[in-house]
Amino acid sequence: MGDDNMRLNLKDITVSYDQQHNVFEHLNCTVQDGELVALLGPSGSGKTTILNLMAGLLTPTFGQVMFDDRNVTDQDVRTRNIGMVFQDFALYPHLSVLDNIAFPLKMAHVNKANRQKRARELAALVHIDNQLTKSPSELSGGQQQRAAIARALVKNPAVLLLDEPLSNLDAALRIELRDEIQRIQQTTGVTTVFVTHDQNDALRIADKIIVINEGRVQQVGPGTELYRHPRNLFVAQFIGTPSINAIPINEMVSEITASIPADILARAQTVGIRSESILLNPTDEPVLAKLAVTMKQQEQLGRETYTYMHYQNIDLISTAITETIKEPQSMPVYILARGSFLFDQNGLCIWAGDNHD
Ligand SMILES: Nc1ncnc2c1ncn2[C@@H]1O[C@H](COP(=O)(O)OP(=O)(O)OP(=O)(O)O)[C@@H](O)[C@H]1O
Repeated sequence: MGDDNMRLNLKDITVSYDQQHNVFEHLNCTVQDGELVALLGPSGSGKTTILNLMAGLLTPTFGQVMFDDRNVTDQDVRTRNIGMVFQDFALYPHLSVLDNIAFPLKMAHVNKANRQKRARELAALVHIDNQLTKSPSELSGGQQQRAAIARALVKNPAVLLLDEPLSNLDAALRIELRDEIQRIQQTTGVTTVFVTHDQNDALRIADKIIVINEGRVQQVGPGTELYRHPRNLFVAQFIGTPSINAIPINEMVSEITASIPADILARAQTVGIRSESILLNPTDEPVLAKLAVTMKQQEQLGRETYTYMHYQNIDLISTAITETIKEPQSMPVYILARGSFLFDQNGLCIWAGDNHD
C-alpha cells in the first residue's frame, strides 16, 4: 500500500450551490502526496464544500481539481478512486462488519475469497479483526468508525477523505480514534484530508492545517507555524487555547511606542498577546511593554493556572503567572515581545515579536 498515492490540487476554483452566490472564489490549495491534512474552520466556513470538491460530489463553476497531473474535474466520485468516511459512521445495518468492509469490493465484482481476504487485512489494520461477525449495532461508536475507515481503504484509494470523523464520539474515544487515524495514515501512507472544527484534533495529528473562514483559505501550514506566525488576526484567535488576548491599539499605543517602528505603529489596529507572554516579573527576554493591570481572579485548569486581569477594562488572560495573587490588586505585568503581534485594519499581521526563531 502507499505506492500509488496522489498529490491533490484545487486550482483557482469558484463554486456556488445556487448559481448566484459563490461559496469560494479563486480557491487554491494543495495536499502533498502522503500528507495528513486537516481542514479546520468554524461552522459554515466551507470545509465540507472543499472536501466534496476533492471527492467529486460537487463540481466547480470554474477551476480545476487535479490528482497529480490528471485533471479529474469532470470525473465523479465513483471514478476518482477516493475513500470516504462521514461523521455518522453510515455502516450498512443489515450486513456483518466483515461484509461492510468488503462491500466496495463486492460492487467491483471481486470474487468472494479475495474480497474477504482483503477485508480481513483491513480489519487487522484498524484493530477490529475480532469483531467481524457482529452487526454494526453491536459495536461501539469508535469501533464503527474503525470499520468505516477500513471500508474506505479496502479498494486501496489514492486519497482518503474524512468528514468530521470524530464528532459523534465521546471525549475519550475521540482522542483514541484521532491517534488511530494518524497511525493508520502513517501505516498506509495514503494522502488523507480530514475535516474538523476542533483545533486540538488538527494540532495533534495533522502534518499540515488548512485554516478556512468565510469561504477563504486563511493560512496553510503545520500547527506550530500557524501558532507562532499567524498570517492574520483570525488565525491568531482561532489557533491556541486560551484564545490570544486582543487589545485595540489605541489602548496601548503609548506603552509600545518605544518598541515598534513608527511606520508599523501608524498602520496597527490590534495588538495580539499570547497568554504565555504576560509575566509578573521581568526576564532577560525582550519585552514589548509594561502594563498596569488589575488582577481579578485565578483558576487552576489541569496543569495550567489561568490568571484573569483587566487592562483599561479589557479582559486579559495569562497562563505564565504561577504565583498566587490576592485579588483584586493593581500591579504591573510585562508583555514579552515573543508571542506578541500587531495586526492592521484588515487583520493582517504586520509585526511579530518572535521573528528571531
Ligand atoms: N447544499 C447546499 N446548498 C446551499 N448552500 C450550501 C449547501 N451546502 C453548504 N452551503 C453553504 O455553503 C457554505 C459553506 O458550507 P460548508 O458546509 O462547506 O461549511 P462547513 O465549514 O463544512 O460547515 P459545518 O462545520 O457547519 O459543516 C455555508 O454558507 C453553507 O450555508
